Amino acid sequence: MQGANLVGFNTNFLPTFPILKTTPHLFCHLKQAYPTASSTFASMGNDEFTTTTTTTVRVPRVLTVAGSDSGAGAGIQADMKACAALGVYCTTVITAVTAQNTAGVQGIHTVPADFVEKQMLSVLTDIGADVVKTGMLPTVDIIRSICDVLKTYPVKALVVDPVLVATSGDELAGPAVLDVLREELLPMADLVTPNLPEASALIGGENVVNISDMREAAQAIHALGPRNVLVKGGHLPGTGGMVDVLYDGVDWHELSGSRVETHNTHGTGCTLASAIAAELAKGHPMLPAILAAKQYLADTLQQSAGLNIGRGAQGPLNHLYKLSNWGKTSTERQFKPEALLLYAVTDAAMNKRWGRSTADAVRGAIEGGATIIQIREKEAETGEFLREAEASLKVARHYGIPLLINDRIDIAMACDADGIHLGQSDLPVAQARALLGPEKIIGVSCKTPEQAEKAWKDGADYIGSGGVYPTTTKKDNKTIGLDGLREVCYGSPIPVVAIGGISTSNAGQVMQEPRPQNLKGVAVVSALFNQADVVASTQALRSVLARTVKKSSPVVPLL
Ligand SMILES: Nc1ncnc2c1ncn2[C@@H]1O[C@H](COP(=O)(O)OP(=O)(O)OP(=O)(O)O)[C@@H](O)[C@H]1O
Ligand SMILES: Cc1ncc(CO)c(N)n1
Ligand SMILES: [Mg+2]
Repeated sequence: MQGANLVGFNTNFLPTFPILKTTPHLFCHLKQAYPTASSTFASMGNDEFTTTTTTTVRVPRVLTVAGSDSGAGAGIQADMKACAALGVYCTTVITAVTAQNTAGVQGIHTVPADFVEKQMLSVLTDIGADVVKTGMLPTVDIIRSICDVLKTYPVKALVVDPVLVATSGDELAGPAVLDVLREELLPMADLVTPNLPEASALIGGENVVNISDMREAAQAIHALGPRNVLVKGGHLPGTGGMVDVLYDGVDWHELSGSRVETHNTHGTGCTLASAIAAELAKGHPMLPAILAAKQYLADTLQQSAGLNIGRGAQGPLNHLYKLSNWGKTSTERQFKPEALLLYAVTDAAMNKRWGRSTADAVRGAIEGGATIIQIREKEAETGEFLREAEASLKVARHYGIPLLINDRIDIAMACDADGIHLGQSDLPVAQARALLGPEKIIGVSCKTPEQAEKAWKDGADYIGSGGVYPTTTKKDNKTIGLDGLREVCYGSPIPVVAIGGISTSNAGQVMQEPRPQNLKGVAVVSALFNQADVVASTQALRSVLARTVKKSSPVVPLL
């Protein structure tokens, strides 16, 4: 290989790009810091854009010019979802309408070139765009129209994803397109992102089947005019890691990551290209933009692995996984039902009576064997509650014990607690989930099987059910007894923790056989915290549970 040498890079000397410091597994072999985008974008200066922005909040804008994928896994739909996930406004020009799903492409309806031009002008003369990303461009006339419009309305960057075939192998652009793509569009591009078959087609058909071929191809494609070439390695044979090769005309960068075991790879290329466009639209230089986009794609591939949409060979990604937890179970959300074994619920009045802070109470409970903590404050001012929660969370994080906040989602979000416990009259689970995202734990208090079923269907991770025995810590609390507890357990498959008047004298009774399979533990207040020694009181309860739960195995299958 002529040109710059490849320099190995290890995690101790990751370059100053903030994205690299947070993504150690995205190794790249860098010879020198990457020139800032300003030198790349200067030639694409776009003064009129700055004059069209009247809002004080600068919303990055990407215009995607691509085909519609009816299965919504690739094309325009993937571009919009990726941009939305990355906080970028994405406008759309449709070049073709494909009848497509996870099995392949069943039909293509091409949009006339003059109507592609009309769509572009509608967007660029009103909303504008920081970056244009092109995907499926099925005809020569469409490509020529795009080139003409961009000469009249230049943008800061042009990302060309040279879509020739779909993931399924179905052709999306004919051989005639190849020449005009090479000769007219690529010279305008700041970045072109061919996959292996597309790289091969762009260099005249030579095989591109390994990293050395990818470097050669990147250099040959760079000679066609694009300022940067990213040859994507998703189609690389073998089960090793994934490598993409970036060439900027001076240096090669091997951007590696681990292969995600998944069949949901439809639209990965479109998603990467639009994610890069989004990061460029935010003003990031090229290499950090690519690394940030690759990180987003790697996270999305991981979070989508369990998704089951369509019957074809390649399923779609869940681009907006932070808003929904499709295909994920609560255990994948870092919540382990076993954590409910001994659930310590703090009480400010009791801690005050015994002269201890909430954080000290939490430390004592954890050192005594509590497996999960809930900070419950019904009287404290918000500021005081937040300070107590933050101090308690620091203790819980030290021991790796999940800590939830009772009722107050503002406090839970402000201190980044592990989740929240909601009563029937608190914020509905669905809204809490939308605010907290799929990773946080959400528990709901239920007295009836109907409430349990609703909590489950709304996306709760566990149920707190009681009061099992009469309790003094919760006013006007209806006692449901052991029978009521079991009815709640049978109301849904999600894990249940029993609460209400539980102590060393009756915890064994609650957890004894036969017990519902999803009854995972007991939540305790006074028996832990209305005591002089929290460690000892917690240890006493933990040993009762150890005897009971260890001896017995779940014997009552769920309905
Ligand atoms: N299973 C996987 N695990 C991790 N990364 C992957 C995986 N599959 C693809 N990628 C990454 O996704 C990006 C797209 O790669 P790919 O070669 O699939 O593009 P593509 O064929 O254009 O995709 P599509 O045509 O479906 O949009 C690359 O950066 C590649 O490294
Ligand atoms: C419409 C469309 N664009 C791009 C791709 C790339 O996979 C696809 N499958 N469908
Ligand atoms: Mg592709």
